[in-house]
Amino acid sequence: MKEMEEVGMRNKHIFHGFDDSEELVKNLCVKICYLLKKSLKINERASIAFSGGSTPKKLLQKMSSIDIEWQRVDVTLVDERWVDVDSPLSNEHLVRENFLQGRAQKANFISLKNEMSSAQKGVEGIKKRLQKIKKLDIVVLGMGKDAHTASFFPHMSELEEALDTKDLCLATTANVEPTMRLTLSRSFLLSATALILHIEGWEKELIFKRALESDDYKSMPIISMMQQENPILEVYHA
Ligand SMILES: O=C1O[C@H](COP(=O)(O)O)[C@@H](O)[C@H](O)[C@H]1O
Repeated sequence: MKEMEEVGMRNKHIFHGFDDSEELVKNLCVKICYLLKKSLKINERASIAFSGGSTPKKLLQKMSSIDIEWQRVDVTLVDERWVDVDSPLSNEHLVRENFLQGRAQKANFISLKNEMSSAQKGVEGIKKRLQKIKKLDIVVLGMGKDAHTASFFPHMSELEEALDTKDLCLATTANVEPTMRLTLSRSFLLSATALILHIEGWEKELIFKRALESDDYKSMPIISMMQQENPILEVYHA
């Protein structure tokens, strides 16, 4: 295993580099497991928010077999695409198929989707559900090749609101399909004790390196999660 650590340039981060996806998943799983167990020692419940998209599939599968007290863990998503939860495009679908199986099916999953016809109409109901989580222990972010993270998309009209609001979540509009989104707000994401960014492939590494040297968070919303020291962004890359 090659694990490389480097501490951030202009925007803040800690970088963990791995030779391949398997090594990354193994190490990230150990880290998440350690953090959840640590939280469960001092709190009644622990919490984690996973990302959707294609990258987290293997991580979710590995996490599902971890032996911890899942019945004491609240699990949610960083963001959701406002589509039917049975759709293969749904982030909840990904979590149900790959994580809420085996040992992890005992976890309490908090869905970011309800029966309302739009994310805009559904958002108040989702806020109420999320209030059960007092504070997030772990957030695992992803990043698209357009440098979006969660559902903070480049130049979207709700970007400033997503970055400034004290609300737990909001409806946003992606510039790719499916466009209707529900995302946790920056302030809720930054309430996490551990903030992790999981990215794979050389293209995303290049994009991340560009983000390190830039202040243009409107073009590269990932930057909005790299400007604080607490929690510092820990990047897992293979
Ligand atoms: O749309 C989304 O995309 C990002 C990145 O996904 P990936 O397929 O490039 O891994 C993801 O982090 C986010 O949760 C999701 O809604």
